[in-house]
Amino acid sequence: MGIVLGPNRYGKAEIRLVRVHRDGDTHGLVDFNVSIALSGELAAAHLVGDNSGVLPTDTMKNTVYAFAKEHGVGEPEVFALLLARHFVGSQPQVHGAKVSIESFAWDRLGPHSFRKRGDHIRTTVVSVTAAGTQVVSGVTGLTLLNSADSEFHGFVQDGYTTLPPTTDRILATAVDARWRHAGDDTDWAASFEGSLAALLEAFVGTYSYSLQQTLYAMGAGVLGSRPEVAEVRLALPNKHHYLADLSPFGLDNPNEVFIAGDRPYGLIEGTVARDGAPAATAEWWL
Ligand SMILES: O=c1[nH]c(=O)c2[nH]c(=O)[nH]c2[nH]1
Repeated sequence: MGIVLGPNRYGKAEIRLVRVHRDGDTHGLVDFNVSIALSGELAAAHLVGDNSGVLPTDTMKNTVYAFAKEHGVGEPEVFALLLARHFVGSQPQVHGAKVSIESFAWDRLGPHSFRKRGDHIRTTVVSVTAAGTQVVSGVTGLTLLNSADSEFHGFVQDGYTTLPPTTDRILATAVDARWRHAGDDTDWAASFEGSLAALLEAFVGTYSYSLQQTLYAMGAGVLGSRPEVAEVRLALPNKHHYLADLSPFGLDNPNEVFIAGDRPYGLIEGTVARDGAPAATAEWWL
């Protein structure tokens, strides 16, 4: 039986970039975590130690910082597209580039003072390949909770089922959502803000009989309001809240005191796509 090299890629992971844009006394701040993965005709490095096609990962890191100075840094999608196109365009042996960016938001406190937002992280994954350019935007760690309008009953009962059906529970999750754009040119800031707003509106506005139902509503909400988005994928951990049993203390507990569970947690994952949307040109699930 022969041994063959399978799919491979390489790059620099988690390049931490902070860019200050100086406009007189008023500064702008961009805070990114950039990861790069290149693929192409790179078998010789693995098979015979021939590095003649290997752009060092150190060079990739340097390119990020140099581009940040030369081009400035605005929307993460734009910066990721710039980098991905650069690597594919400048290195003939490189046929594919995947640039992923986590973008950390800082809220302004003053002209040159900022406070890091402890909330969700904005994400971007740009893939430039022979099949095309694909832009995926997203959000991770967006923690949401509904203290009403959530029920869960009517589920399968087998010999191991102990979960009581409920018509009133807490529904909480930390949203990990990605959405694939149909094209590679849009108003990225408006698209992100609009998609985020649609996710929140669906979470708040859906009377939920399961997190699965809420997931679909959130995906459909993005597709319904953002024509530039072709497909939405969501991973929603069910952050269980267990009703505390206060009966030993002679106290009733009409859904007021909960134990916040840690693990295990339910994990609900799904894709919501627009009928007839262009196919993905690169793998992009989480
Ligand atoms: O919204 C839910 N979906 C499930 O599939 C499930 N399973 C479970 O135990 N609790 C829940 N909640």
